[in-house]
Amino acid sequence: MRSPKDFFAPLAVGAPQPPRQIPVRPSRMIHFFDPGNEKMAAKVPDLAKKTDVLLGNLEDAVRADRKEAARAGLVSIAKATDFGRTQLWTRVNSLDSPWVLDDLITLVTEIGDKLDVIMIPKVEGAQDIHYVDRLLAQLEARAGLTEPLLVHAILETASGVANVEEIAGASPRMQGISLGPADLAASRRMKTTRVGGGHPGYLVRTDPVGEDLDEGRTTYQQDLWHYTVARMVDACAMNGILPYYGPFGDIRDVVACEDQFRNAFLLGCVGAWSLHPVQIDIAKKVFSPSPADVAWARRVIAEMGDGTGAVMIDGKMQDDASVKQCRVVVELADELAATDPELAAAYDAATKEIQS
Ligand SMILES: CC(=O)SCCNC(=O)CCNC(=O)[C@H](O)C(C)(C)COP(=O)(O)OP(=O)(O)OC[C@H]1O[C@@H](n2cnc3c(N)ncnc32)[C@H](O)[C@@H]1OP(=O)(O)O
Ligand SMILES: O=CC(=O)O
Ligand SMILES: [Mg+2]
Repeated sequence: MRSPKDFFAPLAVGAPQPPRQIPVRPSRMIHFFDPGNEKMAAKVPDLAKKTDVLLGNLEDAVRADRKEAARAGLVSIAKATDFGRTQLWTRVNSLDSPWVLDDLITLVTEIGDKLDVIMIPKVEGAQDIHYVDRLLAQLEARAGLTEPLLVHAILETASGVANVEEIAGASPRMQGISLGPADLAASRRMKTTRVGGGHPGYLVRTDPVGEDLDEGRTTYQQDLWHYTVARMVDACAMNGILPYYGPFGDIRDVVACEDQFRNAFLLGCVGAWSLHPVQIDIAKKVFSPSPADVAWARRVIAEMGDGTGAVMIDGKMQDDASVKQCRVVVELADELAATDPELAAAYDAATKEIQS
């Protein structure tokens, strides 16, 4: 553990100063693409116009014999593309793999100035982040980078979940954490075979009404990920970094995908992964507060004046704590609206309507 006094000191001579705050930029969807897949790579310039984050994936879902092609593809795409306001992230291979050292050396050296965030899979504890932290500082210094790269951890091992608080606070570079439900299920020896989402067998049943144990007993499917997402959100919030839901693998089931994303949004996540173009708009819709919620929150803030005391609005009690919640919604809405004129107009229209 570094001393608090040294926490923000660069870990290599000549490396840029680590960040004191994580920059607030829209990241409702982290859109995954395989940079070695020509069809997907060809779509990157267009996708950059409608995604908050584009992530060149080098890890799982890229075949072992395509790892080098994916890495080289990402270098060329990053050099050739104008990403505008869209962030460019990468997911490198896991720290025990034969590829990760070359991933980090190549990417930081060749395109360190274009990358915003490096996602590290299968993080087990703070020691993994410390390793990456020092290596990045050495590589940044050698490449002459002036901005520090940020680090994002995937929460996808049982030991990662047990250590999530120390992972979130392991380095000033920590930007956020994503839930990785597929690897996490395997690591925990859960008996599922899906990539995220629910399972019909994980349920609760109402009590029997009489002697017949089958008669009239409704079942309710439960959320397999509630505990982990909630714990991840708390770990991120207490360290000033951002939590994300990860992948939803049933691409066809856009309805359940929206539900899973919305649960994560309501619990505090700022975004989710999109694995297929069809999931981009789902994430954009879900992770932008609704115009009705924004209008209501603005009204509560306005009617609460200095934000203290208690008032009744439409039969509902509001006080200091509800104003704080409303500020969270309005601050997010304002941040998103600043780069999205359509959203800004929808928020203003709903606010006018509620005032009239
Ligand atoms: C557990 C985890 O680690 S999750 C993260 C790792 N997984 C990934 O990154 C998966 C990323 N996504 C994919 O590989 C693909 O979407 C698949 C394999 C799931 C489906 O691919 P396809 O069978 O080609 O889907 P589909 O036919 O619907 O694709 C339609 C078009 O969208 C393109 N497309 C599909 N996914 C993407 C994507 N993520 N980014 C850009 N373009 C895409 C296809 O190339 C295809 O292009 P075309 O119209 O020019 O032929
Ligand atoms: O990498 C993601 C996962 O769910 O595993
Ligand atoms: Mg994984």
